[in-house]
Amino acid sequence: MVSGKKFIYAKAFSGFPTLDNFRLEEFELPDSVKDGEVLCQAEYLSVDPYMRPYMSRYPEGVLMIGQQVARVLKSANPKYPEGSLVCGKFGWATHTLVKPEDGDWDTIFPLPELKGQPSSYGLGVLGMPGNTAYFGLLELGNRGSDGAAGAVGSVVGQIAKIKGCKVIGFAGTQEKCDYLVKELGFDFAFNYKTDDIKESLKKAAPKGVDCYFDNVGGEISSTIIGHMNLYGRIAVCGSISAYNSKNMAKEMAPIIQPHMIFQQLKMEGFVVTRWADRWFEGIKQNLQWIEEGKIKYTETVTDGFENMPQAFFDMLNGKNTGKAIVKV
Ligand SMILES: NC(=O)C1=CN([C@@H]2O[C@H](COP(=O)(O)OP(=O)(O)OC[C@H]3O[C@@H](n4cnc5c(N)ncnc54)[C@H](OP(=O)(O)O)[C@@H]3O)[C@@H](O)[C@H]2O)C=CC1
Ligand SMILES: C/C=C/C(C)=O
Repeated sequence: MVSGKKFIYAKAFSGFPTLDNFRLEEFELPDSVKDGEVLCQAEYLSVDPYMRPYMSRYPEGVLMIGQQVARVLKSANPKYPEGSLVCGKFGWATHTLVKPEDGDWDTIFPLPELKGQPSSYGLGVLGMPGNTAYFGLLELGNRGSDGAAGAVGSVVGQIAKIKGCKVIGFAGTQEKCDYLVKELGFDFAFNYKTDDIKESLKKAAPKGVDCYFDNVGGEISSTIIGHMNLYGRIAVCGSISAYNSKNMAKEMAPIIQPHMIFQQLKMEGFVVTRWADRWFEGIKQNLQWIEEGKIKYTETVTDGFENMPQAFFDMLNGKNTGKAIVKV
């Protein structure tokens, strides 16, 4: 009997995740599939910041949530032929038996034609994070980014450059800042751990900031908001600075209301699934920009399914540049 492996959310997160939060289990795979079913084998799995706050919605004992690029091992469904690749919200599991329903593309869909780009990009620039950058930036009309060297921020900055903006990024190491400026073409990048944010903004944006793509929240965000121009726009994408807090709901950022009022700012939170009906438009456009050499992309790959928790910790600790993924 062939078996698969999965990570169970064994103990609720409290503070920064630890190995105690996870339990690795084996399970038996079916010998065959029934009508309409598909058995998939994970090739790449994603570790994302949202997993930390979203798991608080689930009880202990469930499968860890997440997306993967998987290969169809066995199929009794003509839409998913054996050997083809799919994108699936299958959680932290090596194998998944699924019966796709018509229209339920949220659970599984065939990996789009990526024209020779790595299939793992389906979890990054040609998937959810790429669409977050594309729709969040262009639909909410914002330019400028923190959390800049990650999966979302690195694409946000490059799309903003394509649209003719001056781009300032913030990231947690000098290497990442060098990467943003020298490789990706950002105009400025600052290390938020060592540089003074106010002074950095005075230098890079002496006339103020028009648009801000906020990936981290907290104090840095409040400082940037305090440097914004009249009618500035803020896309609130993520709040990773608070995700590992023991009580995220009680986290307080310095007061931003005076800036919001007197600079007449517009601030809007979003979740990328708002644009579910335009999902493939985002992928197609980002793919075209990659092919034209206008978007560059990198990944930080951890080898081995057993290392999923470590890859997750490393991503939360800023060890990744670009998209953090796990190769099975
Ligand atoms: N609204 C939406 O629909 C979506 C929102 N997001 C959000 O976008 C943000 C970025 O996600 P993604 O690009 O996938 O992840 P990244 O690839 O950017 O990985 C996370 C990065 O966050 C940085 N970080 C960690 N802790 C802190 C902290 N306390 N303060 C500042 N930066 C920190 C680290 O880089 P460093 O070295 O720079 O510290 C780390 O590499 C997250 O907040 C996420 O929740 C993502 C997808 C969809
Ligand atoms: C879909 C992802 C959402 C966040 C907040 O990361």
